[in-house]
Amino acid sequence: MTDIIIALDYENDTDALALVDKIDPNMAKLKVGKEMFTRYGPSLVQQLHSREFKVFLDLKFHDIPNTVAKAIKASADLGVWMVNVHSSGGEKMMTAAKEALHAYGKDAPLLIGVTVLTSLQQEDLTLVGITNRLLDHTLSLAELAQKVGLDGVVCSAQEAQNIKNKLGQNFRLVTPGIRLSMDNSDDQKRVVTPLKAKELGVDHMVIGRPITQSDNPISVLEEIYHSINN
Ligand SMILES: O=c1ccn([C@@H]2O[C@H](COP(=O)(O)O)[C@@H](O)[C@H]2O)c(=O)[nH]1
Repeated sequence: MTDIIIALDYENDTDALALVDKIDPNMAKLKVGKEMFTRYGPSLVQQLHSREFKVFLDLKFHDIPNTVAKAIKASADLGVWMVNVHSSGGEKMMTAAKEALHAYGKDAPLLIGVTVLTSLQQEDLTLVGITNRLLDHTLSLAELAQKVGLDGVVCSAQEAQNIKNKLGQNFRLVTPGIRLSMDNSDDQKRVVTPLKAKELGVDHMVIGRPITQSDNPISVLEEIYHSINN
C-alpha cells in the first residue's frame, strides 16, 4: 500500500490552508517542512491536526545526540505522525532520538532517517568527500537506521527495491523526488513517477510542487491518487 504525503511548502499559511481545506484527509497526509515551520511553528501543525490530518514534521534534525533527542521529544509532544533525523548524524544521535520516544509507547511518532537527499547525485557526494557509490552509501545509512530501531528511511524511489531486498518489506520507505514527467524535475535529481514509485514498493510518496504549483492542485492530486489506487 503506497500513500501520498503532500509537501506543504508555501510562503504563507493562507495559501496553504486554502489548499488543505479542499483535501480529504483520507486521500493524503501532509508534510510540514523547514519553510512553513520556521514561519508558523507549532500552531500550523495544530491547525492541520484540528482538520484531522496526519502530519509528517520534516525538520531533518542533524545535531548532537542530546539536542536531537530534545527536539524529537518536542515533536512527539506536538502529536505529529512522523518525524525525521539525518542518518549521517550517526548511530549515537539516532539512538538518542529513538530513546526519546520510548516514553510515548504506541503514541510515539514514526521515526525516519534521511539517507541521501533526492537533490543529490553521485558527483555531489564526491564533492563532499564521499567516495562510495551513491546506492552503497544510501544502503549503509539505511542499514544503520534500521540497526538502531528507526521505522524507515527517506530515500529516492530509485533505491527502493535495493533497500527493501536488503532490509525487508516492513522497513518504511518515504520517497520525495516524485515527478509526473521527467521534463521538469526542478532541483530534484533522483526522480521517479508516482506509478513507478508504487511498483518499486515505496510506502509513502512525498509530492510537493507537482501538486502545489499546478493550476489545479486538487485535480492533479486526484489523478495521482486514482492512478496508484487502481
Ligand atoms: O531527500 C529529500 C528529503 C526531503 N525532501 C523534501 O520533500 C519535498 C519535495 O518537494 P517537491 O516540490 O516535490 O520537490 C520538499 O519539501 C523537500 O524539502 C526532498 O525533496 N528530498
